[in-house]
Formats: sequence, structure tokens, C-alpha cells
Amino acid sequence: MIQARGLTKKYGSKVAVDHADFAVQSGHVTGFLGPNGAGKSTTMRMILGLDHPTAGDVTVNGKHYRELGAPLHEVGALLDAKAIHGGRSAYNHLLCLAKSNGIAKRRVDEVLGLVGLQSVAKKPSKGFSLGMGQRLGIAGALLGDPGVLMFDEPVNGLDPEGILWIRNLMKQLAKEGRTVFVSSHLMSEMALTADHLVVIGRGKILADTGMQEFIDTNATSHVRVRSPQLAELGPLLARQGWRVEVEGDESLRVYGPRTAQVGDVAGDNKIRLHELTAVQPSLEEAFMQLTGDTVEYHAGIPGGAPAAGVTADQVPAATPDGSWVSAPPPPGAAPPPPGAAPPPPGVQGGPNGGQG
Ligand SMILES: Nc1ncnc2c1ncn2[C@@H]1O[C@H](COP(=O)(O)OP(=O)(O)OP(=O)(O)O)[C@@H](O)[C@H]1O
Repeated sequence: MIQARGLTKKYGSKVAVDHADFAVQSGHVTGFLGPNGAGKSTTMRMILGLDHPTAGDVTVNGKHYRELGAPLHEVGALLDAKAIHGGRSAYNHLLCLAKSNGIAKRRVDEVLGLVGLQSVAKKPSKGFSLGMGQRLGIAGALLGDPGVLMFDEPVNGLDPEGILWIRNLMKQLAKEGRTVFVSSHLMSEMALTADHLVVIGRGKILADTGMQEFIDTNATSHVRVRSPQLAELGPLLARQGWRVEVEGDESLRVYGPRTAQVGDVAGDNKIRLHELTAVQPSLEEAFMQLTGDTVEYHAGIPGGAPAAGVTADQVPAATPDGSWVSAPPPPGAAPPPPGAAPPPPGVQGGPNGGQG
């Protein structure tokens, strides 16, 4: 288990990690997410004693890293796959690590087999691809058979087969009761691998929660409806008090109702539908929703940021004048009575109106 309490790191006036409290439990794959520069690597470095906290502390199995008697047997880490002496072979690199940590030679062959590098084990690692380097780093992390494993962007540079392999490896390690703490920017991959999340933004812990709970708390499911009569359907749906967003030339996202309710409105008004789907939110949507304000390095989006999940180019393209895009009703508010007037144009925002 990894436990951080009030963990803080300042570089001059820059607060890289700001009073972070979180726990990484054994038996789970815990994803460590955050935008660029959020403080993930700094946190991992402090866990491994490579950086000293300015305040607070972090322990592995109840001890500071420097207090661990046989560190490689307790915690294995892949932080930077390139941090390997390029002239050494994979075998010799691992053998040096093993010898200096009292680990049996046969374990080197074992981990080389585990990561699939036997055939290139005697070649200098400077000729390795990024993916091979990642595998060698993972072999080093596994060498001491530790109960706690940390991986910083482990799928970086791996091909699809490699990504699947590391996903299964991490799940297997957690199943064996180990603590697995992994950072990644690949949300779809994280959604498939982690069951718990620690989310950091500008050095502060924004969430420490289960995967599904995180998604449910930070993003909303919606109904996707596709119709050749969007210009008629949009205002009718908005009149029910539901938030309606344009998703493409022929579809809308409707927040609030069940699919049957959207179908009923369309049917009552003789509007043809080509699709009616309940869409569950993704980890990416939830992550963007939570961390949007904490992103340090923004790329410019012409016309401003769109609502989560709706790309900037889709918003104006398919909206006639945007007047029927409604804001969400206040929680608990009753929908307006049938036949009530639609919201007046412009009152609840323009083409992207009411979307924040
Ligand atoms: N040695 C250092 N000196 C000064 N500032 C640093 C140093 N290391 C990190 N920082 C700053 O601390 C902040 C956190 O950096 P960190 O590398 O921990 O973020 P990260 O979440 O790992 O980012 P990324 O996802 O881009 O790898 C950043 O603003 C970074 O510029």
C-alpha cells in the first residue's frame, strides 16, 4: 500500500504537488491521471525517494522508501524507460540490478521471459525500440518480485499487442494481491485496466475513487437521436426542459430523458428517427469535465472550448441558429407543460448556448 499525507513539493515558487492525500490499495490497479504538468511524475519520484517532499510525507507499506531494507523486493518501478546504460545488454543490465540487490541470477532469465525479451537479451539496449525499452524497464521493476509496482506511462511506445500484454500483466499483478499504481494519458486504455483512480490537477488531488464512481460523478449519460428532421425535433425536445446539443449533421445529444421519452416526443409529432441510443459517458469525458480548469497548457480552439464530448467544428455547423439549444433545468424542476413556448432565441445562449 502507498499512503500520501499532505505531500507537497515546491520547486522555487512552483508548487508541483500541493498537500496531496491519497492511498493506493493492494489488490487493485490504480490509475494516476492528470493533465501535463499536473504533478504525477513528481509524486512518483517522491514515493521512490528520488525527490524529497517540501512538506508532508509518503510511505510504502508503512515506511519511507529510504527505510525499506530491501527496496527492490518491496517496490518495483518503471519511471523512465530510457534511463538505461545503452552499451549494456538487457541481460547484463538486469544482472547488475540483481547482483546489487541480492537477487538470484535465475530471476533475470525469468523476468526476460515474462516480458518477451529473451531473443534480444544479449544485444546492447541502445538498439532497442521504445517499446523494447519499456519491456526492459518493466522487467527491472519485476526483478525483486515486489508487492508494490509503479509504472509511469508504461504503454508509451508499445504496439497493440504490447498494450494488451501490459494491460493483462497489470491486472494479473493486482489479482495476485499486489499494489499497482500506473499513470497514463491514454484514457481508453486506463478505462480498460484500472479499477480505482487518483486524479491530480495543478498538484492537487481532485479525486481518489473507484472507476465507475468517478465516471458517474463527473459525466452525464445522454440519449443520441438521429433524424432527418433535426430542425423540428430540437426545439420540441428543448421545450421539455432537456439540454440538447448538436452532435453532427444529423444527430443530437439529449441530456436528462430516457430513450423512450425522446421516442415519444418524436412519435407524437410524427418525426422520423434513424437512431435512438442511450450513451454511457466515457472516462475521457469525465476526466475532461473534472480537470478542464486545471489544464496548464491549452491548445487554442477557434471559437472557444466546446462542451465536453462535442468537437468545436460540430457545434456551429449543424445548428441553424442555435436558439432551440436549451440550458439544463435546475435540479428537481418540473418540465414545462406541453404547448409552452420554446425558449426565446438567444436567451439561453447562442449556437453553443447553455453549455458552459
Ligand atoms: N526539477 C524541476 N524543477 C522545476 N520545476 C519542475 C521540476 N520538475 C517538475 N517541475 C514542474 O512541476 C510541475 C509538475 O511536473 P510533473 O513532471 O510532475 O508533471 P506530470 O503530471 O508528470 O506531467 P506530464 O504528464 O507532462 O509528464 C510542472 O509544472 C513542472 O514543470
